[in-house]
Amino acid sequence: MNGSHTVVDNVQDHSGNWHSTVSVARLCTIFVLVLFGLKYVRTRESPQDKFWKVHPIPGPSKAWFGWIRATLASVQRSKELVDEGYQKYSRRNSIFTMPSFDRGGFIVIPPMQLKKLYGLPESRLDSFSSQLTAIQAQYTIEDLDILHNPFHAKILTNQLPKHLDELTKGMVQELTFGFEKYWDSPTSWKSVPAWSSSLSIVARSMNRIFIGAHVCRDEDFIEALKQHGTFVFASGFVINSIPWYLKPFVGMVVKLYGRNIRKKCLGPLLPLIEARLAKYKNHLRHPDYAWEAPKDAIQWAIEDSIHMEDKYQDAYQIGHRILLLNFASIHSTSLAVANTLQDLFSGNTSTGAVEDLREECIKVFTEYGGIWNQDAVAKLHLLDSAIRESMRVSSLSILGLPRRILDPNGVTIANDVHIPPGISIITPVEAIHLDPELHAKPTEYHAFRFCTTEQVKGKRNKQTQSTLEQDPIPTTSYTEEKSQLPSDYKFIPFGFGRHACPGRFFAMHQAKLLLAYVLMNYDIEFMEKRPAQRRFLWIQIPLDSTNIRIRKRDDAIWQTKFL
Ligand code: HEM
Repeated sequence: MNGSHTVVDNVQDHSGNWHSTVSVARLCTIFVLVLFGLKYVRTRESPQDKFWKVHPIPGPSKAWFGWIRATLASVQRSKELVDEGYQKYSRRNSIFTMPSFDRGGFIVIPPMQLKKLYGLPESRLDSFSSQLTAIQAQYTIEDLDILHNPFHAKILTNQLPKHLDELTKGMVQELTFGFEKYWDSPTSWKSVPAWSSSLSIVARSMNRIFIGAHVCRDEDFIEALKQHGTFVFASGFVINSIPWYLKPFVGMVVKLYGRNIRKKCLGPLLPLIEARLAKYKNHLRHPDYAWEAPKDAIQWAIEDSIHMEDKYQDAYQIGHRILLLNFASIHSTSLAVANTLQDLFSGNTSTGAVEDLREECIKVFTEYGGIWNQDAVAKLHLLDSAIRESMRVSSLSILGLPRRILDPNGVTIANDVHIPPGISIITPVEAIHLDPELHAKPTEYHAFRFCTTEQVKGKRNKQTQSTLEQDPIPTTSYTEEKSQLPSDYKFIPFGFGRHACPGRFFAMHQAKLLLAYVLMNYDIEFMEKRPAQRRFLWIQIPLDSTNIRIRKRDDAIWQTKFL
């Protein structure tokens, strides 16, 4: 019997005897498929089912069980399905349906209708419940009060921008130590994992601002933070994928596991937060008590909580809020960094962009006397563009910005299409980024695409969006309507409008510092081809096995003496 076609495999032990073993992976696959099938068993049709039937689905929609087959295909082939739907429907300003394995059906909104639809008030178009559903917050976060009252997120728009200048020194110090630890200073070529090393360095550097020095260097804490991110994403997927009647049982296991991970993350943090709470309260009671409040997210969260009910001054809850800031920030930022490195150093030789970038970093660094601050980082225009261009060409997400129609009367969009209440909508983020009518030569990485002609004057690489558009082979004609789409809707890795990512300036600041350090201190070997991404559902991330080869530069000028 050929084991590759059965659940039972024949394997040989060290003494040469054969045994039959059950392949765990196959059993799991069958189990998941059965559960999945049960999820779609319906006894009667809901009013929304009628809506889904009217609108086209890309992929094998006309074949038997088209919806279920497209749903299964969405696990590994969302990109192909969305690309097909975008070509056929979005480019004609029409909607299409995209099934997802875990969260059911979504209506994909074409770019020209984003502004009107996403601009609807919260009472008509809800974003909060879509976010809760995506991560199955009642199981993964548990304390929903934190999300209903997310005052920790205000730190990103209130205190952080005010203090970023002085806090940059600490971030720089931490990422310098991080590179010494995770990349070291090899004099000959050495392989380092592109993403996981970036993640550890970003986590250390960002937590210098969230929780201060010391704990941000605790290796177990950093590992626990990484696990927490994976736990929330993976649990959200599993719970969303199973039928409703299994959710309480699986949810219970997820809750227990989540408590365990939070304990690991918060273990070293809680004494710090408790001590800080005590000191701050003492300071409020006795204003002459000699104590200078540290500038970090713990302190800002405590200060914001102090005017609220007592339950918000709880060390565990404040720690949990810090954990959520980490959840929103470290994976996304490190993915942007790892992708930029791979996009910039792919394709046999440099287009001159790497040398231009290195020159820019050294020039600004020298101009500011070897001390990075907010102003200096803002002057890294070429680097800013190189990161944005990577976020465009290597989108983290195929589809994004899920919302649910709340308006009891539904919403009517262009071409008199009526979307009833309860239906979820989504944006084809990657297809917009790669649309030849919105970006010239969209599948190519051009580091300075987002620069002005002035910014690339005198540089080796002068390719900006406008010079790319002048090149002779336009793939499609620019329609009047599409060329008038505001740039906010052509480049959307951080979302747009009311819910645009509040951490985007901080993320770019951090990514620029990190990449400036790489460019000034290391050579990176060019890769013949851009390494492939791992695609799962709507997400595209670097493979764990993707390594880059690095070597310390002889003329590295950013060294610990500047710290
Ligand atoms: C390259 C890095 C990042 C990317 C690509 C990114 C992307 C996004 C996107 C697409 C959204 C959803 C917007 C929407 O639904 O309309 C979002 C929301 C959010 N992000 Fe980021 N983000 C990044 C870094 C950060 C950082 C560093 C922080 C915090 C320090 C952060 C905090 C948040 C928060 C709190 C929200 C929720 C906003 C809301 O619901 O109104 N993000 N981000």
